[in-house]
Amino acid sequence: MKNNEQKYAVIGAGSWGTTLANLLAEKGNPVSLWVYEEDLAKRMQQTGVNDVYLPGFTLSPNLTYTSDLQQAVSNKEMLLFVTPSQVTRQVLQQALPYVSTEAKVVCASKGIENESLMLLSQVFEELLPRQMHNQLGFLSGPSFAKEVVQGMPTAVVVAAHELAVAEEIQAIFSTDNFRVYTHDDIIGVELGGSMKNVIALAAGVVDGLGLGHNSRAGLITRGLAEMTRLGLKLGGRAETFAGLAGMGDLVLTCTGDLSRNRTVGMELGKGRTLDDILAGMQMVAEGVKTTLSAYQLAQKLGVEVPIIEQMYQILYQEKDPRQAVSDLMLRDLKAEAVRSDN
Ligand SMILES: NC(=O)C1=CN([C@@H]2O[C@H](COP(=O)(O)OP(=O)(O)OC[C@H]3O[C@@H](n4cnc5c(N)ncnc54)[C@H](O)[C@@H]3O)[C@@H](O)[C@H]2O)C=CC1
Ligand SMILES: O=C(CO)COP(=O)(O)O
Repeated sequence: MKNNEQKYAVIGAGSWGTTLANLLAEKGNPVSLWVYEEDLAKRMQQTGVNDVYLPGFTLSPNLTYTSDLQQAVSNKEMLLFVTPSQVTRQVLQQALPYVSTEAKVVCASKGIENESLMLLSQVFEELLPRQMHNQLGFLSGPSFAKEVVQGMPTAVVVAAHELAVAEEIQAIFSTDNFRVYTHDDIIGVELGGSMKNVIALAAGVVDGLGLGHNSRAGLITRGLAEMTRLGLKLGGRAETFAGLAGMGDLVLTCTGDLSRNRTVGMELGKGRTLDDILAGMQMVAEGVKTTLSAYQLAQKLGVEVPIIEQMYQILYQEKDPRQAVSDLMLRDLKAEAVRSDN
């Protein structure tokens, strides 16, 4: 299959990028998958298996692999970026000179940049020319890669400025087992996907401490209130947080054993240090860095986010997880509300 027949490229061959590239390829599309690690790209070309990030699955023969970004992105109708959020800016910057201005550009990463505290939609809109902003889409929702690659029924959402663009992206990705909904609240969809990772870390801590089902349910619910409050302040809509990219992904990640973020939280709850946990992980637990961004963003905007604040102190100030839980429980008694700062 020749490269010039390829309409689609996927940038990032972690577990999610590989899964989505495979989904497009299984629909009959020749797809170029950009692999950061040169040696992995070569092995994938030979074996059709991503033995680092998605071992055990033989990928579609419609996929080709390259670590040459120019080759991957040139002359494509749709580019899907799925790199860890902290490197997305630099990968996009490198790719940009070769991206067709006609291309639809979709991002499926979940995170908030450190230092700039920008959502990835803001990063894309800063770097892409103005006329391409309406061609952007943001894919999010409850979707463990391992279940999607096995064809388990999954529902996700894609947000874009224009409904017609969201619908085009919906059509590109939908399959019998991968149901894509459209949305117009980019900020809400993105923030839901990013913030749920922080709450999943906290849910893992609670599980690692063995604190039972009541505490986890309470944490998920109050976590959703924090996500919503911050989202409203940034211009998102409350109902978005009740949807797939909000509550849907929050429930999945706070309860599912496949979550890397929840796993990191559990290990913290069991008493391991963050450095020790991360040293043993090849995959990304986005919530670790997003916690820092979310905490700083909330401070800057004057939004009260007690769970995120405790998670920040556990991760970055070596706070004892048990003390963090106790401090949350002993806060001033409140009325249950989402919109006010409590
Ligand atoms: N794995 C999943 O089930 C899902 C992941 N996501 C999101 O997708 C994004 C990517 O995550 P995964 O595919 O899970 O990654 P992963 O954890 O499976 O793999 C890490 C990826 O980062 C790449 N990488 C590391 N350093 C890099 C650098 N300096 N420049 C470019 N690439 C670099 C590696 O090549 C690899 O592709 C994250 O934002 C994640 O939150 C979203 C939905 C589901
Ligand atoms: O975003 C995800 C599922 O929707 C994946 O979650 P983890 O990154 O915690 O594994």
